[in-house]
Amino acid sequence: MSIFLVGKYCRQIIIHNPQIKNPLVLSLAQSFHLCAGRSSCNKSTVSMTQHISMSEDFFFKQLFDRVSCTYSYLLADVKSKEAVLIDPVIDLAERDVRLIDNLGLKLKYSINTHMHADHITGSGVLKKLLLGSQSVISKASQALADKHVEHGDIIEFGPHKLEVRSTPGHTNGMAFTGDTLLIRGCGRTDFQEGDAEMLYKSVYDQIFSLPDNFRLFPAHDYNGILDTTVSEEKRFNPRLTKSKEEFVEIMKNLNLAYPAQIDKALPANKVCGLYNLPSEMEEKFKSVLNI
Ligand SMILES: N[C@@H](CCC(=O)N[C@@H](CSS)C(=O)NCC(=O)O)C(=O)O
Repeated sequence: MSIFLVGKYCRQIIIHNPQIKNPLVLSLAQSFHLCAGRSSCNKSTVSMTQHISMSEDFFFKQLFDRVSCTYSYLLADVKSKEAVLIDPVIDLAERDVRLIDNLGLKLKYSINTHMHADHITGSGVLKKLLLGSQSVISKASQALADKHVEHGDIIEFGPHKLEVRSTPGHTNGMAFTGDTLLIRGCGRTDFQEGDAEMLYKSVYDQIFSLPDNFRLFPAHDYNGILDTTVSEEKRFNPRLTKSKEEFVEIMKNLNLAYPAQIDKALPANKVCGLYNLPSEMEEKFKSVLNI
């Protein structure tokens, strides 16, 4: 699944989901202002938060989880204060609440680009901590959520609109690509609904069809890089610059380790991160989850 943001300044956000269920893409035609803090992941230095002012009424911040190397994205309408959070992580729910409160924002939706296999979503805990907010995921994921979206659906916050696009198999604009397209890589296709041929088609049809200067923001990076562009990935992605047949062979032979948290993450993520939680998470959030 993909989501485009179409606002009054012709912005777009696309949420795409290649490998598993649904990923994200956001496109804006504005200039960026970046303020980066630092933390570490896999011995590389990465920016912990990135603040991008796109326009007077659009707010964007990139957030990072050191454990799963997951990026979350906070988007808001500056005037109405309505906000959406893409791919929140349960371990960092309190950080996200503090940030949203501190900025005076009202969380409308926490959106999962897909049912993650490497961490538990923060959307269940966030809807308890920030009353009135709702969780969102694709219908195709078959996971519990307040709102299920399908290709062509629109998600609104203030005057901004997110258009959902389906990208099965694992956008100066911006796009949130989930795990479909990673920086110089892509989502694995060896479990869940993974399908290498479908992923290849999703990337070419839904992401490489965007303008070359679109900035792409993935759900993860394991090398300390924050973002990329359509042009860079078309030229330098070692998997996606190959033919479809070569790509399928590459994906068959990745031999990646099973994600460390998958057996805990998938049962919890099927139910919005509200139930089937590991005991330490139940203990941490028992008052808000009424356990
Ligand atoms: N070691 C990590 C899992 C790493 C991994 O499998 N990442 C996924 C996305 S999260 S399910 C992936 O698609 N990787 C593609 C790649 O080429 O690395 C852990 O134990 O969590």
